[in-house]
Amino acid sequence: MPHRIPETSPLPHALYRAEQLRLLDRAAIDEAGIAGGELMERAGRAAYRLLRTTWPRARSLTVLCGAGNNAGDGYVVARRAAADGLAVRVIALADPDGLRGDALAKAVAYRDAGGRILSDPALPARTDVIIDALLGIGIGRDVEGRWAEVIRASNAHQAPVLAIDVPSGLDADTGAVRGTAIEAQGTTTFIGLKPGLFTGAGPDCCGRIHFDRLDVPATVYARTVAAARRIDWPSQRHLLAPRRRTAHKGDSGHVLVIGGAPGLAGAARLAGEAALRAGAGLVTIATHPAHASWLNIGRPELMCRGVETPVDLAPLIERADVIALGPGLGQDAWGEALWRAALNAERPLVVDADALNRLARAPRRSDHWILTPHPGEAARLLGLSTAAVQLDRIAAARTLQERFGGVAILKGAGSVIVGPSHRPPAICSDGNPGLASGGTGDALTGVVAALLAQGLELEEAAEVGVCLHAAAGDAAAREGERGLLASDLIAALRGTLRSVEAR
Ligand SMILES: NC(=O)C1=CN([C@@H]2O[C@H](COP(=O)(O)OP(=O)(O)OC[C@H]3O[C@@H](n4cnc5c(N)ncnc54)[C@H](O)[C@@H]3O)[C@@H](O)[C@H]2O)[C@@H](O)CC1
Ligand SMILES: [K+]
Repeated sequence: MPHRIPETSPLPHALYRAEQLRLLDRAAIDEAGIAGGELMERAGRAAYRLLRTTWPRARSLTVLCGAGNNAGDGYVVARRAAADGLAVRVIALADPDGLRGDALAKAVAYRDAGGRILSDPALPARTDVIIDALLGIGIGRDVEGRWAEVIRASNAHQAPVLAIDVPSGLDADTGAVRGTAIEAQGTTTFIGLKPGLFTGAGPDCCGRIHFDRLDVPATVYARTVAAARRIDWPSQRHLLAPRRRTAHKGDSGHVLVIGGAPGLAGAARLAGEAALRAGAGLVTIATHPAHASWLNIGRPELMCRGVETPVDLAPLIERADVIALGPGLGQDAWGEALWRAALNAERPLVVDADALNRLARAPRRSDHWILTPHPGEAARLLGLSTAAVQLDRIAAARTLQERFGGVAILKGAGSVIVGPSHRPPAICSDGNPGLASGGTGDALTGVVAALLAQGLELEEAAEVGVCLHAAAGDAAAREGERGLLASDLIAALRGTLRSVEAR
């Protein structure tokens, strides 16, 4: 049975919080004159159509309905499916007679058409598809009891799950799992995209995302500033200009990577190589003398200098346009001295890895750096647990930016970028789990540094860099996610960048 949710036309970029979506719903009803029941009918119809195109041979359907308007969408799906002759089982975790407004009307319409509503939460052993209409943007507390059991049973069931609007249990604003959440094969989401679909646990819960605006006119959106922006490589690459025919290496900047304590040389090498592949004109690695003589073997385009002390570093800083500080810097005195020297250099900095750990111990602010923590490093910087960071990644990135200045990139699925401008936070929707391997973070540091060196502003370099890195990871993952190495991603940067030249 084909079970790929078809791609929608490119997903929009605006991301709205639940409270904003309620206002948009309201405006669609009051200003655009679309009755609430009609919106719900459109939502259910869109979900049902997606179900039929994705699983055309499905004959039986289990629809899980909750207590709010999300359930209303589910009752529309159930009614339409039953009318088409599918065997429909509706499991209602909330008494349908206790529903209100449009949702009640849709439950009644389903029942009036001869549909049965069961209160026994046990899922049938055999069903072709499960529709999740338990909770949408109205989740108000953690899921527990029977609700949690049904969600767990759905996740364990062999049948695919199509989530309506938001996978139940997922917080649409943050991407946090509220107790337990549906892990769907696909999510069809309405009126506006939500940040929580793209970050935190969102990518695990949503499966493929399908968007339907329900024909709400553009005027309805005009007054609402999105809470966050979904970014991807196709929407970012225009910020990189094709090279002039007369370009020389000096035009593309000189990146200095500082890192590579004994045993950690690979991190600096990966950052340096990524900087080259992301188009830096020149890359020098300032590293521990123990391995400076062999660090560029196989990549002679990299310049390598052994540095013992900050005195050795000074002339290298002098020649650099941008510093990538931290890959493999280590925790000992050697790294400490270089860290201090780099902080005093008047150059834009990309700060990663051990440099972030030093920053956590001795906090300070700068307007000239991009911090690239993963959730563990962010937790140390913020004095929180990693779990707390992951519960609200957008808030964590925002706090990092406020506290440390510059631009914060919170890495991990759905990387979040917050800069000093008043633009809404950006969330990158490219990338794949193949990126979860050692060295890909070093590669990001190199990519972002290379973009700074090529003249992008701090915030642009962070956003373009995250998307370029993720898209290169996606290109590399076409040969498989598991076993994808940072080197594979680095090799794919050049092909990904070709789309800039092809314009
Ligand atoms: N006109 C509209 O407002 C439209 C709404 N739509 C749908 O309506 C949804 C939003 O509807 P609602 O605001 O009614 O919210 P939901 O349907 O998401 O859920 C709210 C209900 O669930 C209960 N609840 C919250 N957390 C719970 C938990 N952890 N365990 C058990 N019960 C819990 C609440 O008490 C409330 O009764 C959207 O996600 C979308 O699916 C669509 O039909 C499009 C139009
Ligand atoms: K749902």
